Amino acid sequence: MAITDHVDFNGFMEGVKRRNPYQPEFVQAVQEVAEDIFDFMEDKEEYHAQQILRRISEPDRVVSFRVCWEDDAGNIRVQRGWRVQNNNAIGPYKGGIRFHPSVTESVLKFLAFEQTFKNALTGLPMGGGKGGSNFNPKGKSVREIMRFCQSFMTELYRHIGADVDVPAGDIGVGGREIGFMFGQYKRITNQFTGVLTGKGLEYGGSLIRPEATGYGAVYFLAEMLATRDDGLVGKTAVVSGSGNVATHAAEKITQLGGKVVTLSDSGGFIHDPDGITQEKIDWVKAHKTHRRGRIQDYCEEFENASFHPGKTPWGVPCDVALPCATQNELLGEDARTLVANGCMAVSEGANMPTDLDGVHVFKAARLLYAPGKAANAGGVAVSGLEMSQNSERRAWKEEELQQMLKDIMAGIHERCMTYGRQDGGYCDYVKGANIAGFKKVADAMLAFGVV
Ligand SMILES: NC(=O)C1=CN([C@@H]2O[C@H](COP(=O)(O)OP(=O)(O)OC[C@H]3O[C@@H](n4cnc5c(N)ncnc54)[C@H](OP(=O)(O)O)[C@@H]3O)[C@@H](O)[C@H]2O)C=CC1
Ligand SMILES: O=C(O)CCC(=O)C(=O)O
Repeated sequence: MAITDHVDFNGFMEGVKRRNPYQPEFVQAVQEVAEDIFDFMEDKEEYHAQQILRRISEPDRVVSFRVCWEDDAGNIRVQRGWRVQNNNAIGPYKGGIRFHPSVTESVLKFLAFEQTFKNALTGLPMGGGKGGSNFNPKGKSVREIMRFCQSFMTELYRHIGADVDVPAGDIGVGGREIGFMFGQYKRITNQFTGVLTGKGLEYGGSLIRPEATGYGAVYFLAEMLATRDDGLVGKTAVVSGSGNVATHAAEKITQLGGKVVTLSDSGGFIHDPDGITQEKIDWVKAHKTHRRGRIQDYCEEFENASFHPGKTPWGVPCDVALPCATQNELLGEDARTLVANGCMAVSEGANMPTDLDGVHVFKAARLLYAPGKAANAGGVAVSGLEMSQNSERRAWKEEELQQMLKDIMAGIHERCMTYGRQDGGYCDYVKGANIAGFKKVADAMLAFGVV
């Protein structure tokens, strides 16, 4: 009898758990994909025979390294860094770098796994990877952050390259950190190449990259609403997070006529029933990015707003919800509350913000529910466009890039519809995204034989 891990879903998942002990986030991400792929593979003998799902759920490699740096008081500090190169079947590894104390190998393996399908969905030639460190940038001076970034790149540089692996930002890594890392790469290698994206405009960055993830998640939401002949005008939106993705999602919702009433950070959420206008969003951006402040300070600035310490915003009644902070921030109970309060659509700006229970609740309620790997792909898509511009040694105009982002998000929506459309016209976007992403990568892997 042929050896196959694909006898049944339970057998496959037992194997994933056995091979990845103490890696709950990675197991969760694989399960969410496998739940859909097993049905899809039912009559596709070649995928089974070639063990494609088994191979796709094993990263190509995981590089782990020591990062030493000196703090302002002269103490030597030691952190752990990783780069997970998950799959390069359709292009160079591509995906962000996260600096946060919660970073573990499991978190980066889940992110790199998701990134592989997300990047395939964009239609651009990018494989999947993710990296990061358990370094906590909060409370560090700019000099300490610079020294950490330089030390991180002093090891990372040997594993990346414009045609090998192209990192970018993620939680805790924005334009400033990319600048420090790009400068160190250039110094070590003496090469100016498009080895990182999210760069500053002065040295090869792309217009609209900072906005792209949040804007893209809202474009995807608008596509979903349009399937019900609806739009964002007059809709009340609950958004979590207050970083890059959350603030730009809030901005685009506001531009399209919706009213955002919440934002959050790891300390809790603020509720502003008057609506978080563009002026207030600009204040939040400056407060979080330049002043490195806390979201609760919003209430001292804007009357009628309230702060809810230690809580997530999912209990606030809304028409649409956008989780834009971090993984597993929206649990089954929260999903049930959103459904009970009449929420009609959820678009995930963050990666895997909804736990498996919550995913099942949204699917059962037939909500318009877009998983992160589809909804937040606008960021990496514009990163892909940054790579193209770097290769061409030119910079495209903002209008061109805005149009390309919109087209890419519409294309992702279409791909999800192709594989996710159910009886009665409902689209299971999770299924659609998983199958469309999987199929592209799997077919490329089949073409290479057993490698
Ligand atoms: N940047 C990008 O282009 C892309 C990002 N994403 C995903 O979007 C999400 C947000 O990323 P981004 O906006 O770039 O990151 P930022 O670092 O800019 O902001 C992160 C936000 O999430 C909050 N947060 C982080 N961890 C937690 C936690 N454990 N509990 C509650 N709140 C938390 C932060 O609060 P605090 O300030 O208190 O830490 C902050 O408000 C992540 O899931 C990321 O992977 C997805 C695609 C692309
Ligand atoms: O732009 C990129 O390469 C990274 C984006 C990212 O990390 C993500 O999509 O989660």
